[in-house]
Amino acid sequence: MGFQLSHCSKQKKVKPFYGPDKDDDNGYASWPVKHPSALETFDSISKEAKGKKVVVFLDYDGTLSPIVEDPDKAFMSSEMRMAVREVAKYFPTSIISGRSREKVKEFVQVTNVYYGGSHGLDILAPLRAVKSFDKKISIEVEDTITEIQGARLEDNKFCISVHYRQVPPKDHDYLKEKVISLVENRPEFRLTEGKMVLEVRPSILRNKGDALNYLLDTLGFKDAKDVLLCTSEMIERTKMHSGLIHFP
Ligand SMILES: O=P(O)(O)OC[C@H]1O[C@H](O[C@H]2O[C@H](CO)[C@@H](O)[C@H](O)[C@H]2O)[C@H](O)[C@@H](O)[C@@H]1O
Repeated sequence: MGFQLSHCSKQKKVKPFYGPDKDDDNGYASWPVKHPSALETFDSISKEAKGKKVVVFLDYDGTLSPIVEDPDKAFMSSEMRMAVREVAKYFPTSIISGRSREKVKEFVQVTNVYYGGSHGLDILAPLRAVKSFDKKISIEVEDTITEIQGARLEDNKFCISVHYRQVPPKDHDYLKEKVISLVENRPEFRLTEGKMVLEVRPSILRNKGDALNYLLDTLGFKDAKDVLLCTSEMIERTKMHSGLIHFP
């Protein structure tokens, strides 16, 4: 987890956010250098936090749970659960995930946090603009990937994920081509890529960064000058970079 001051006059003191680098695989190697872990820079965070309201935003997969082969088994440890519960006692805490809000809530099982699902499309009440996600695309994707060994579809309610972690590497490009071909001429959808996952989302422009702003507003911190934002890595990344796949 990194940290960042929000709308704040002291912004120059804090490391700016950088999008992923071109020089390595999505910038993963150089990321920790530019965004030191909150645990390793605890003293400077404590200093920054003096006199401010701390607001925490976290991802689920890869942050609160380890990345595992089977997305249905990405369980959180009880130590992590206790830690989240404890943090949320003191600071308003939100968990924003690409998964459905119900599923992430079921995994986390903590009541004193705010949940945002489907990459922020579903925060407590779904956005009116996204009445429903056209399930026809799920059926088409499912039918298309069924022949690809190890490929699986996860229904996240307002978006879908096509997992290829368990697909033999030789078939990755084939799978991507197939999914791209289903989405590329349909302006109602957009395609993003995560960790061994393709995500078909409605084309409405909303991501975890928007969800963060919405929750800040809901919490009454929209124009506050004295907020220290503590966010996890994927939320920082999506504030700037959506992982959007551009069609050729
Ligand atoms: O943006 P996120 O909230 O991080 O959601 C991205 C995807 O996260 C989950 O998949 C990832 O974790 C799985 C379990 O560890 C792993 O098997 C998979 O390879 C990762 O991509 C989630 O299952 C997806 O629906 C999200 O799209």
